[in-house]
Amino acid sequence: MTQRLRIATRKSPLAVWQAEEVAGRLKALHPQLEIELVRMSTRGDQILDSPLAKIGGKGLFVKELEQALLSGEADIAVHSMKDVPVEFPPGLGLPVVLERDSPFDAFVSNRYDTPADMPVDAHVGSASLRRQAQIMSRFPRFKVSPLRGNVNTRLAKLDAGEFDAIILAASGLRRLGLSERIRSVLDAGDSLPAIGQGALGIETRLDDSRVMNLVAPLDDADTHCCVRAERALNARLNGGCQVPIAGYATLEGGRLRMRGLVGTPDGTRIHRAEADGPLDMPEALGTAIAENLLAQGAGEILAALGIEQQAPAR
Ligand SMILES: NCc1[nH]cc(CCC(=O)O)c1CC(=O)O
Repeated sequence: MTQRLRIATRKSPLAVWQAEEVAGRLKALHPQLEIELVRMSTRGDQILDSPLAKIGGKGLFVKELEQALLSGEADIAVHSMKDVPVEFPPGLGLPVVLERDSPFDAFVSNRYDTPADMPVDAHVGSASLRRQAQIMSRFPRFKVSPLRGNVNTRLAKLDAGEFDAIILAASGLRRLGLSERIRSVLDAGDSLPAIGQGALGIETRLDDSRVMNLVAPLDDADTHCCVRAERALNARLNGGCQVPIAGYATLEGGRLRMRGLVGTPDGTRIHRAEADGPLDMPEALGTAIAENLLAQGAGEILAALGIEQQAPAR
């Protein structure tokens, strides 16, 4: 009997590329598998006129896909890990994290090679409070304005002259064949990435062992471990991708090393923490980074943005 697998995906070109990438890898592993893409629109795709931070709510880009899994309209959902909330609806889980692409942010401009080359009052487009906080902390006189829409829409606004530069994920540009638009890559010191940035994940029904077995070989244990540490930071801070929180873990010499950051959107306050820990306790490392940031006062920044905090553990 031929086996079928339906992949739920958002309709944006980047999301479709990502779903097709997973489909291609599954097809290579299971040549007999018939794979179908189920293209869906999410609330995050529909509401384009207000900043994401204002719309609020986590999982703006994943909820409809999760509903399709629960109703049986699709078997797996492919997500950018950056967009996936730390908690899943009952019955769903994320057993697979694929090998990470570049986790870094890219500086994109038609006139300048780096942020430092721009005039002191340059105009930058980004809807990410995380990117805004970090660039404003280095260049306090820059003006940052919201910029939403899919990657091509954002590039079109740059090309129309609305901004001197914009900041996008390097991985998204590469996936769309737009690497030549990257003027420079912002390293972890200049723009610490979002939790999960550059990694793809596969969400499934936890009780569907047929599907679980089909997708399991796509998991990359190293990336999965790093992303677990990063997501523990978000879990402890009650954050999502719409808040000025950054977290990036790597494997170094058989240990996990992680950096975290919380900042005010205007960049006047930035708290940083860095630590390492054993590979078998990634969540403990992410939680420790979160506690360190809270002890520095990060809770105040998040509370001012409407993100409630539990008291720091003693
Ligand atoms: N918030 C949208 C989004 N979600 C994931 C990516 C990039 C791909 C990735 O992080 O894997 C992007 C675009 C961007 O931030 O420029």
